[in-house]
Amino acid sequence: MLQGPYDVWETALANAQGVLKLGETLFGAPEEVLAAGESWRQRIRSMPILPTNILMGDSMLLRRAHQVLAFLVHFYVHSIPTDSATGSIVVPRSLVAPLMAVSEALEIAPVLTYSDTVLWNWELIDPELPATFENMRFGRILFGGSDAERNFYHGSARTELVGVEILHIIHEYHNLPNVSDLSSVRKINRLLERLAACIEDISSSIQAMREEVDPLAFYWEARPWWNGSGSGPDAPVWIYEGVGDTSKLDLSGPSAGQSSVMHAIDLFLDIDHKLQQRRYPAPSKENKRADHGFMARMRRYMPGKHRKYLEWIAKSPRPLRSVAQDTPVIREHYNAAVAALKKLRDLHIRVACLYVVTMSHTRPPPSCPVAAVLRRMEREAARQGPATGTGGNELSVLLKAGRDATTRAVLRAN
Ligand code: HEM
Repeated sequence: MLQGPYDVWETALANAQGVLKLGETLFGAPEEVLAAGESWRQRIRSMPILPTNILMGDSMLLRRAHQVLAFLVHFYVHSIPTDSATGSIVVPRSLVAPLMAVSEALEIAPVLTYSDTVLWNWELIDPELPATFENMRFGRILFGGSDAERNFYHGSARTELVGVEILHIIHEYHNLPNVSDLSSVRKINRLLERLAACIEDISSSIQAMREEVDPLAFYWEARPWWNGSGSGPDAPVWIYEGVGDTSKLDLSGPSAGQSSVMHAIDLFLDIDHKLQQRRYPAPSKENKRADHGFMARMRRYMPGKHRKYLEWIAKSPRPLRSVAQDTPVIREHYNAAVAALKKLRDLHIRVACLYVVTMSHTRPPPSCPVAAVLRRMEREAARQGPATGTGGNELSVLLKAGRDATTRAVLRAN
């Protein structure tokens, strides 16, 4: 927790969940609910602009400041009753100025990110015991606080912990004395078997989320809080008060596409999301019209240190795929790891389509106020075009392009 002058941020956050509701559910809400929300937002607007120099140099404080401020920004924007939200929403300077400063220090986007909702969003159940998955409580900060929201963070974190083993694998590979003698080749094959097992573990985790995260609550109650600026054709654009040109900022909100673990696997196996290599089978028409910059853009939502690690893998002096290409006994193990990743992406497409595309054709759950339900359904019905993901990309085209780019990494005999 931040202390001293920053208590004012922590207090605003502590009050937010009890007071604020999603703006799109507020149509026809009682006057006192609307007034309580407006009074919370008024207090945010009149907060002092706090200097951040005391936080600089302490990465734990910087992370907490980013997390608290980014949650406050999303609480602020998404609690505004939809009827009063016009084409743009001004995010007040009291949040923007310190958020910009801490984001610059962490080299991360000035908006809610996967780091805020998952990587940094836990606490120890028993502080005396070590940080094992069993001793960690996820979803320390929540928006609506539904089980779907908490379990989504929890399930995503489970996949991140598999990342520890993946980091070891990448490290061990780069520490091998060479990639050609028999002993090293055997080790590479064992590393690739371990990598395939890790990827299967991530698949099992995603599969388990099907049981743990209720799709209706995910779509209607949790996901709207995560939306960033201009997240759909009729969604308002955010203006960061005091920042010259907000449209130049990365403000699309959190996505598991920002998971450094998934990017590390992709880079280690050399998955060509940007379609820069000539590989087989050639990209389909749909693949070609996907957003090829998505994964690269998502890296800007990671802390700078994660991004630098990924850049290091990308510049590996011994690129694994080339090594496998040149060494037939490694090729089969490399292909098995790629096949596991392709399977993961197949499963992920099914899950993401169920949670987003299918749910976009459903009615909100009974917990939503009736009037608000009708309003939102009218809007959904009026909306044209396919379901979109973070930043407004066309969801199924994007995810299938990622899956097909994975398939194209498979090596064939020379
Ligand atoms: C209920 C579970 C999940 C749902 C509904 C879901 C949904 C989505 C959606 C809608 C996208 C499109 C981009 C966006 O909107 O941000 C996406 C992308 C992505 N998600 Fe998930 N996701 C889930 C779980 C996970 C987990 C646990 C991971 C692993 C950390 C993950 C990794 C990714 C990655 C890496 C992308 C970028 C596209 C790709 O690599 O294929 N997702 N997800």
